[in-house]
Amino acid sequence: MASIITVSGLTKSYASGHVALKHVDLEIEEGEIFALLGPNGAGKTTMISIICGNVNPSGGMVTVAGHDIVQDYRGSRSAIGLVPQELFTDAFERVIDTVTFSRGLFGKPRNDAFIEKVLRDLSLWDKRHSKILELSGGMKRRVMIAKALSHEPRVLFLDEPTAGVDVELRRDMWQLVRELRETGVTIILTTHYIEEAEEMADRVGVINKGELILVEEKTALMKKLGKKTLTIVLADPLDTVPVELAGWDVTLKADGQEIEYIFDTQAERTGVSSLLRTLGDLGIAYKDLNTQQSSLEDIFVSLVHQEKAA
Ligand SMILES: Nc1ncnc2c1ncn2[C@@H]1O[C@H](COP(=O)(O)OP(=O)(O)OP(=O)(O)O)[C@@H](O)[C@H]1O
Repeated sequence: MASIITVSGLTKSYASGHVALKHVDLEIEEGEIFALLGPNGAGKTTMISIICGNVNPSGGMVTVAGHDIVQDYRGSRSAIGLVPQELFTDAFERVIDTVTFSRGLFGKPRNDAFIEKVLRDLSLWDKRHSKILELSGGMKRRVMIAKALSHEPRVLFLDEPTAGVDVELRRDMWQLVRELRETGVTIILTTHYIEEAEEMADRVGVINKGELILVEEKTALMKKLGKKTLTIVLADPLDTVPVELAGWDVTLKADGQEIEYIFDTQAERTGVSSLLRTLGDLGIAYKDLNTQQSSLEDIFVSLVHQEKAA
């Protein structure tokens, strides 16, 4: 598939001296959903802002739909729709006016049929005459997306589309993004949430401290990330791990009061039920069980280690 965005050797040092991006190379393919995953301050917004022409790069090159973002800013910017992190819009404007106006900002001729399609696709058509301040939070987000799509961009950036949004609204947003992709728009979103990348993305890039440490197909990445820890709280403490448990990756914790087992959630057999059965056979009683997903932080640490080792 052809690339629609090419980022090469991109660096950014802010005036404060802070280096927010370190020599980032990335190709985004036309028609894909790409998730940029990273903790706070990793450099996600900086990267998007540079590609969209809102922040100047310190070095490197970016092209969008064949247009250099510096030499041909207008060409590249007109290929992009941006939904920023902060929701801001003209509270007293009516939905249809604000979306029509956004299209005009890009010098595109008026096209009522297209604006109607965008509003219908986003389930905003019935609300087209409402003032923005009268809408729910979820609808305001949709208006931001409609504005970003109003000039028919080929690429849509969503900067943390579901930050601070409840679970139901998050699912709606995921569905919406998938539907938008069906219309042929390439989508790049930033997120802190692994599950968001898991739900939506075709490929995932992990950024940490300004470095793009990994870019992978989502399915391959989820295999790496799919580790869980099972904690078995014992009725009576153990001194050592019984030899019969040698086949499982277990360790004793909390002065022998807990057994911790790390397993791969994607494996055909996780080993959880056979482990519990074996404990039963050995007469080892337990009073509680809980499982925990590896935290994003753990995953980053382990990815960074893996990168260094490689
Ligand atoms: N205008 C600026 N001047 C100086 N430093 C900045 C500026 N903007 C961002 N930074 C710093 O650059 C780093 C990357 O910030 P950025 O907003 O790109 O991260 P992010 O990955 O989007 O984080 P978040 O998930 O919190 O939005 C941070 O350490 C931030 O403090």
